Amino acid sequence: MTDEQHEGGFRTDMAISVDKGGPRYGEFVESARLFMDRVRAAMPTEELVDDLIDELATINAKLEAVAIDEWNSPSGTRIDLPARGNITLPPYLVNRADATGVDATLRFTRFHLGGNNAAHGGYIGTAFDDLLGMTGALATGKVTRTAYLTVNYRSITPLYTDLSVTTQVTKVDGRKIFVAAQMRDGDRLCAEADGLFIALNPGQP
Ligand SMILES: CCCCCCCCCCCC(=O)SCCNC(=O)CCNC(=O)[C@H](O)C(C)(C)COP(=O)(O)OP(=O)(O)OC[C@H]1O[C@@H](n2cnc3c(N)ncnc32)[C@H](O)[C@@H]1OP(=O)(O)O
Repeated sequence: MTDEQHEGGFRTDMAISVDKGGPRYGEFVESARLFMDRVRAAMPTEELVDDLIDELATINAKLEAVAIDEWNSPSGTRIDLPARGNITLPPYLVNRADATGVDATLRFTRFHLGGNNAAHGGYIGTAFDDLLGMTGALATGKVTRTAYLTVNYRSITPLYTDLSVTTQVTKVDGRKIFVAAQMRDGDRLCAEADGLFIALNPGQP
């Protein structure tokens, strides 16, 4: 890690990669996502829980042996993968991205369940935060940080459905980037957001 990479609370440059973790890293991330879905849905026997704890201990030890700092990890930088290969984020695919906004397709799964087969509102906010952060970054060429994010939930957001997320830059005023976003199931508006993102100064903590 260089001082430059660690400048500020975030990277001041937008680190991207397409090869960190190798050609099957995306398949690895998808397997981890499927595992999270399976855990959320499981009603295991006591014996199976015992087995799984042992198997997971082996897997976790393998992963602990290759742990690396956030600045160099493939997670969050692999722009060729859904949500840049970051399992913290709901998986989305970017269809268009430029300085005016982003169009993405997003699919919530069992892991993101809130209740009654609908997505958890927190994950809807997470998706907006990341895609609006990306919008701010593309509008300015700088890393941006959320100052505020307001989410309005307009109708139920389903799981296992391709949702469209569209973002727009509404105003740029110096370091301030005002943005908006909508999440839709077909023509139906599920949620919308508006936010303010601040472009970080060099060296800003
Ligand atoms: C391809 C790869 C893509 C990669 C894409 C990656 C996307 C990742 C997105 C993740 C984004 C996150 O989750 S970020 C994590 C969540 N957010 C945070 O933790 C932020 C915590 N807060 C802060 O660090 C700070 O408050 C900041 C940075 C937001 C602002 O501090 P600052 O830099 O010192 O600026 P400051 O002078 O206070 O404010 C600058 C101007 O903004 C205004 N301002 C500041 N905050 C607010 C506010 N809440 N509401 C209204 N206005 C505000 C001020 O009045 C001022 O206006 P004026 O006087 O100039 O007119």
